[in-house]
Amino acid sequence: MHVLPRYPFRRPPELDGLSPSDPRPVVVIGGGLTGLALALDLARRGVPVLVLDDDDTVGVRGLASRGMCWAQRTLDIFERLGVAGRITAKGVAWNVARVLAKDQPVTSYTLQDQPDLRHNGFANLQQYYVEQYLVEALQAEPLAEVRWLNKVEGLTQTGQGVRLTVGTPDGTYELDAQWAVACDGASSPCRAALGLAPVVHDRTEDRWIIIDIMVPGCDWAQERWTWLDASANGGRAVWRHKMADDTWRLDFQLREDEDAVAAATPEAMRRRVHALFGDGLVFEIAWSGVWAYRHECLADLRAGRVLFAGDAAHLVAPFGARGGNGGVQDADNLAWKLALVLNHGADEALLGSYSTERKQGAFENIRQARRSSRFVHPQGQASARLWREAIIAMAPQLPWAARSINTGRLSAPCRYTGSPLLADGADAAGEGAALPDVRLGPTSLHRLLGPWFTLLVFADRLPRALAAVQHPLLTVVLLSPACDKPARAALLRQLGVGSDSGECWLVRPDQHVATRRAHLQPALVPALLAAALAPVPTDPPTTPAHDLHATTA
Ligand SMILES: O=C(O)CCc1cccc(O)c1
Repeated sequence: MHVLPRYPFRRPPELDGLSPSDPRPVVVIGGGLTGLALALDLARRGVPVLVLDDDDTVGVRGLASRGMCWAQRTLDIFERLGVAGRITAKGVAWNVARVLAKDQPVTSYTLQDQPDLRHNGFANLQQYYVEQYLVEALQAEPLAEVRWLNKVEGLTQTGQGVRLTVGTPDGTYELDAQWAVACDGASSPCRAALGLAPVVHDRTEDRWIIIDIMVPGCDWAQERWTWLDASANGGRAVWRHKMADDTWRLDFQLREDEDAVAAATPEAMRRRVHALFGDGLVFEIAWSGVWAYRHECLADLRAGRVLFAGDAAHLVAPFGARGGNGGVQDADNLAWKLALVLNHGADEALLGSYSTERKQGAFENIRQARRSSRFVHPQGQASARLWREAIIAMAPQLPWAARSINTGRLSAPCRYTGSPLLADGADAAGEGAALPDVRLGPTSLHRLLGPWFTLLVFADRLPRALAAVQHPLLTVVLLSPACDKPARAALLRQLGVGSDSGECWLVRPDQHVATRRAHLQPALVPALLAAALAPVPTDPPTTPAHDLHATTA
């Protein structure tokens, strides 16, 4: 069995009165997936960052691994952060999902079978591996420091920043920061310290037990399987995913009246696994844990000089693997904004757009997970149950019925249509959306992007006036030279634009499209950049939209 790394405690200089006179630019509280991704992004963007973690390892002791299913967008972000290669090499790639109902195969579908894209489908890997790779990447960053066994015990806003009280095995010290980012998980002590509580959008009795099992040499398909109404699980659902190290993630839905403690005993877990796969299966239990269906989000992801990210900001049930992937997208959204505020004179109002955009992402995740949950487990809703029965019965014959089977719509990036950085709203197709990493011969679209904003010009020649546009945060990229015939076709398929169309796209540092124009007057570029940096007031939604037809796709 894999052994988690242990990181040493080093006595912080503050304990010996050697605190720096200036506040630290950013302190990240919590060295989990979101906090580590954020710290790495900040350091690579030139921001000194300190991560405080109350533990001395990744995951949670005992090989805990909640997140494990990394979406294409997340892999694109990890690519930018330099860790995607390790994740895909160790992880298990998959893009087929199969559904059984009452033990019979009903449908299967193939996700994102798009050779045009650099990362395809999903990569499954235990979260502790991803975190370990992020830690190792951070160790190579001169601007980053991770302090293990440093627990934030107090947090107060000081007006110009945040004062933290940090407990360590050697004693307690105080630390000032210009900005603190709380990535301290679903029960976020930082949230509590500021008297904040998330808004609860859904909470039901639906509970599931995760049983991660190691089955050496097992030849089950490298696919996502969902059993609906599985007889081996008392007529309830089960998911199966393959992860690294011959380990399989099994999620079993519990009966409403089931005692979760009794279900988590080794004997009960083994009985469950044997019931589904037969008594002959030889396996070891690597980890187990119970989760409950809960959807929450803070009203504002910014409170003064404290920002919230990952599960501390919003919580979504695992349907569609939207939790961990959402946390990485938070980091991706926040890092460039903090870096521009701290190092490049951007107005701190830019950080308000972090809250609006990522709340939109959280609400989209909640809406999708809610729909899936209602399909998988319609509870008391008679009409939803009838609809589900009909859909399942028709699915083997009717493709539209098969498509309506919703066992979890898998994580996809949010298009920031409600963004205050889109001055005129998302007018043109693609505005607000994440740019996919299209393969362009030996390179790819994302590799051509600059570190901050990029003006992508889809043309053979750069108009002279555009060539003269100079801005310290802007890279102008002429696309055509990077495109042979197949690359031109791929761009058209993926973006709906030809490499010689003359269109100009302004792409943000997080690869989301800020503006798309058929023809761009060079004189407008500074104004477009200014708009992408200065939020205009909008009315953000306060609840995830409710779906009348919750069981449909
Ligand atoms: O396949 C799905 O829809 C969810 C997979 C998943 C993701 C994260 C945790 C977990 O237990 C299952």
